[in-house]
Amino acid sequence: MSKVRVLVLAGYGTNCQRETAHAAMLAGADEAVIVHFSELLSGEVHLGDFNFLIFPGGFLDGDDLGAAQAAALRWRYARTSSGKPLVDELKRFFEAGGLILGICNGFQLLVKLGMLPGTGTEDFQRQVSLGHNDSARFEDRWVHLRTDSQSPCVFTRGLDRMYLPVRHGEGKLVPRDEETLAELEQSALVALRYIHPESGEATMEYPHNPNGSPSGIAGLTDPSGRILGLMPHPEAFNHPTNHPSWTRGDQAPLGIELLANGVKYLRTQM
Ligand SMILES: NC(=O)CC[C@H](N)C(=O)O
Repeated sequence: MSKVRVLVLAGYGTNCQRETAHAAMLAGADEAVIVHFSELLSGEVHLGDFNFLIFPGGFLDGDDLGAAQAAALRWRYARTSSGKPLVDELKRFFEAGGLILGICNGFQLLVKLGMLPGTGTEDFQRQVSLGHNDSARFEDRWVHLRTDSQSPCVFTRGLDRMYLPVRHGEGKLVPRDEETLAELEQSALVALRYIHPESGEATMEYPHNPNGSPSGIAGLTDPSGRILGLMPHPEAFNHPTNHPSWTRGDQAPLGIELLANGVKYLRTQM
């Protein structure tokens, strides 16, 4: 594929698709189209015609049964109109070198489907989940973040500290067990952490850590680095005036830098 073609998947309660497609274009994509899940099922649209798939934020199925839980089952069991499992198309997309970004509700979907943190796509074993915030309420604020320079993640390359908005009720990472958490840390799959703004260190302190996620985990990648899921919304910081105190001259790297890294990576593969 000689172009960066982004598919932003919509439907069943996503609400950030337009802003996400806009951000993808600002990040340098050649094309960003919003596609309804049913268009993948009917075969009107094929994942294989794209190389960058984004699961945007929202309230899939009204967060019933837990955020993105029903959507994960839909992905796992849905069949296309030709009778083939849709999830096989997703596996092929990834195996062909495609990039996958899950933002907030999209991150919840990726972990509940078992694509993240990921041990390959053969079995989609769920290893972690994202549960209710410790505050037991929806958290809507900007947070300070730091990337892990050791992480294989292609999206966070060259980025250090970031400042992005979060808006979620279920952002606390819940590992299957302590070993899973230790493995995540050791393999540098924790691509992004909530940090204390003064110390710059990963924090559990509220409200800097908005949900009580262990080790300040805000985003995960897979061993290939081509999948990133994160609770903050990079697409919502797409212009300097989105920064809450831009009138005082405050600045931070735009969230679209994360998407731009994805676009740059794909160009190097062409
Ligand atoms: N902004 C979002 O995508 C929110 C995700 C999910 N509905 C939650 O509240 O946790």
